[in-house]
Amino acid sequence: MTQTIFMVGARGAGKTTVGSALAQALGYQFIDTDLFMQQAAQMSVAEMVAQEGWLGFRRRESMALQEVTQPSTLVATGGGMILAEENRRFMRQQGTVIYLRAPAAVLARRLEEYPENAQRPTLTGRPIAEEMLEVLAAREVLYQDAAHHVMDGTLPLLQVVEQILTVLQRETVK
Ligand SMILES: Nc1ncnc2c1ncn2[C@@H]1O[C@H](COP(=O)(O)OP(=O)(O)OP(=O)(O)O)[C@@H](O)[C@H]1O
Ligand SMILES: O=C(O)C1=C[C@@H](O)[C@@H](O)[C@H](O)C1
Ligand SMILES: [Mg+2]
Repeated sequence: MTQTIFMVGARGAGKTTVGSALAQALGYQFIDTDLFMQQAAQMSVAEMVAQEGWLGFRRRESMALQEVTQPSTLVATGGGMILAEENRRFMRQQGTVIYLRAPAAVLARRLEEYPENAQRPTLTGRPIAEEMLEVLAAREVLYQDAAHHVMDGTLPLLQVVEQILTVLQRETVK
């Protein structure tokens, strides 16, 4: 198996954490678009947004997606990667897309515990629990549209990884 795997989902869903463990289990290279962009630009997400607005950040993000997509690579995307139709189509065509799904309350709890504000500047200016409700209401359909597989991101880390491995194995024997 060499197809690129893309993790999509909201902030705090576990794309980076689960993605990194899954890449290790598969012997895949791991790339996180948020980290890749921050290293390339030598700026945090918050700095990019302050200088160029969300539009500038989204442009950079779409370019990063194209740059990092290679065989035997797992790409953990940023929570808003699915906003552009072009990105959703690209990921679906280039590989297998996994949507890590979790309710707003779980996401908000994780983000309150590990805010990482430099990578996660506010999207709406609202308190985090309200923001996640609003973001999921607007994006759920887009995550679903991008995804080949929807996985439960609320399970303990190792269980999420195992369930994704099972789904990928089923895909390769088809
Ligand atoms: N299945 C899980 N169970 C418990 N905690 C988790 C799980 N997945 C992730 N976490 C925790 O939630 C926090 C956010 O996870 P992570 O950074 O992987 O999310 P993300 O989807 O990459 O978010 P972003 O879109 O901001 O990059 C981390 O501190 C991580 O340890
Ligand atoms: O949900 C979002 O729109 C974002 C999620 C993060 O991964 C970063 O890509 C950035 O903070 C934007
Ligand atoms: Mg991440």
